[in-house]
Amino acid sequence: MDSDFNLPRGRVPGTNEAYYIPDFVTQDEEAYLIRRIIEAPRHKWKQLANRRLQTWGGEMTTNNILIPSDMPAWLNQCPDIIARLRKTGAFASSTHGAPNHVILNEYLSGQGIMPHQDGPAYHPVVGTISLGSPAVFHYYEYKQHDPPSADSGMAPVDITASGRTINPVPVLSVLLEPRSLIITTSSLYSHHLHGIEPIDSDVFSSSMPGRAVGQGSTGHHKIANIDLLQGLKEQEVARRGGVLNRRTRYSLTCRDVEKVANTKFLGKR
Ligand SMILES: O=C(O)CCC(=O)C(=O)O
Ligand SMILES: [Fe+2]
Repeated sequence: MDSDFNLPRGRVPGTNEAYYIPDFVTQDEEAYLIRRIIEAPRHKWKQLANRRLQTWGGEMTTNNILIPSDMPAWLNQCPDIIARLRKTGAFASSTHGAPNHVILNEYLSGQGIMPHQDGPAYHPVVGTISLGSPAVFHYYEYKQHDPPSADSGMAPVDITASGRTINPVPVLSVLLEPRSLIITTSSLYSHHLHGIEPIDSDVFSSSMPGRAVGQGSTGHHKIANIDLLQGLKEQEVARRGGVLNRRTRYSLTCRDVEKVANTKFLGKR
C-alpha cells in the first residue's frame, strides 16, 4: 500500500491531539509482519510480568540516549513502515522526521497495559500500529486533588510511582482495529496517560450505543473514533452493542528518540 495518508481526515473527534488511520497496513502485510514477529530470535523477546516485548532500532541508556542498531527489513524495507509513518507528516517536527525506535508488545487475550506515560526520551508523538486483534484503548488524566477519602464509594484509583492519582474514568477512548494506526501527540502524549484493560473481550453497550462498558464502576466510555472505523464487525458492534473478543494482539509503538549516540567511534565500522 502506498497511498498518501491524510492526517487531518483522521483526527479523532473530541481532541486535536490524536489521529486514527484504519488499514494503515494491508491484510497480507499484517500476516507477514506477525510471522516475522513470531519468528524473531528468542533473545529478542523480553518477558515482563504480564506480556512479552521486543525492541527494535537500538537500546536506550539510563540517561535516555539511543545506542542505535539497524532496523529489521520488515520495518524499513518490505513493508517500509518507517517511511510510511514519515509520509503521514506526524513526525515532521521531530528531530529525525520519522521514528527511529519501535517497541513491539505482544498481548495474549486477557492481557493489557496499565495506564502510564511514555516519558521524556522521545519526541512527543507516538504512532501505534495494531496487528491481530481489536482492543479499546483509553487515555487518562491525573486527578487534580488528593485521593478521595476511603468512604467516598468511588471506584479504586490508581496511584503512580510518582504518587500522583489517576482518574479511573478515561478522558478519551478509542477502538483500535487490527491494521490501524493511532497517532498521539502534544499534551495527550506529554500530560496524559494511556492504557489497555486486561480483559478477554471488549463489551459495547446496547442501551447506550457507541459506548464501551468500562471495568469496575468507571461507567460507559464513548468510542471517540466510531465514525472512522472501517471493519464491518467493529462498526456494527460499536454502534449497536455486543462483544469483540480479544485475540493475540501485537502493537508496534513507533517513536523518535531525540538523542542518538554516535556509534561511528565505537568501532562499529
Ligand atoms: O499496545 C499498545 O497499543 C500500547 C503500548 C504502549 O503504550 C507502549 O508501548 O508504551
Ligand atoms: Fe505507552
